[in-house]
Amino acid sequence: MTMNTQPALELAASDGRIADGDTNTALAASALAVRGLTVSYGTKPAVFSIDATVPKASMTAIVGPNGAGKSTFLKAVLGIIPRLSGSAYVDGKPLETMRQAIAYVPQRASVDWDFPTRVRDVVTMGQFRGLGLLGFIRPAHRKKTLDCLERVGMADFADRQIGQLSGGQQQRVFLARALAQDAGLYLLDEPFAGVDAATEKAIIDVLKDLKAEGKTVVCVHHDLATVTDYFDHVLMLNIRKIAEGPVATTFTGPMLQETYGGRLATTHIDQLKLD
Ligand SMILES: Nc1ncnc2c1ncn2[C@@H]1O[C@H](COP(=O)(O)OP(=O)(O)OP(=O)(O)O)[C@@H](O)[C@H]1O
Repeated sequence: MTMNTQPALELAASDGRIADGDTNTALAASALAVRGLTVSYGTKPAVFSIDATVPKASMTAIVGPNGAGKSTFLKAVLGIIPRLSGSAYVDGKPLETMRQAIAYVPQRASVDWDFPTRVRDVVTMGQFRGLGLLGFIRPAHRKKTLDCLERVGMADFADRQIGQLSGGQQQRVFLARALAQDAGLYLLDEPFAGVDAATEKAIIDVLKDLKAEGKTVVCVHHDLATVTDYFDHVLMLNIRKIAEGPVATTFTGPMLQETYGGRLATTHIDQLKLD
């Protein structure tokens, strides 16, 4: 486990350069490395000076209370929102040069589901990275789309309009779209939010398969009860990084209390049955 040793918020944010001792070899050993990430929507930082290192072929949970900056962290890592400072590396290379290696599943609530498009088109676009090349779809693309939908149990819905899906079905389709991208690194923002137990099981099975294939999975995750079962690595955030490391040694009662500002009931932590 690494404890946060960042300075207080008042101090200047790191400029995101590779830290001392942070060799190219060390960066290349990780699937995702974030250095000195600070984001501000106004004068107050939403995430401050975060260093994080996601091991290859890991399942990493990002946990923290509402408003801790978890979604902001993911979006700023991807460059969807501007960083005040900081850098991100994928397999040791600047993230900006590695976009083909990343699949991102945004929060379901942030997507316009009224957009008139079919399930199969959403997934097929994953293969073209939104380049609008639907005219060039070949049988191999169609087959891959159906394979990905099959993997998430949604093949029967291929011709449905996306606006006619339930929340859990929408989440599965977005996961199928990510699968179609053939990425090495999957970043998912609350993939289990508002889904039923069957969909949750379907999604976690696919994510565990990805890990078994050597892919890396990072999820913003709210359900503390499933962290030890689903994930092997954890990043605990509350604007600043509180801790990161293997779940077994990092996801502890004291670290949870620090992450949640002492607002978790002791009984709640006891129920997690942590070592
Ligand atoms: N577009 C925005 N403009 C201004 N403030 C924002 C914006 N998006 C998020 N914030 C603020 O930044 C902070 C972090 O938000 P963020 O959504 O990243 O948190 P989160 O940890 O993902 O929260 P939750 O668990 O509720 O989804 C919050 O205080 C939020 O109100």
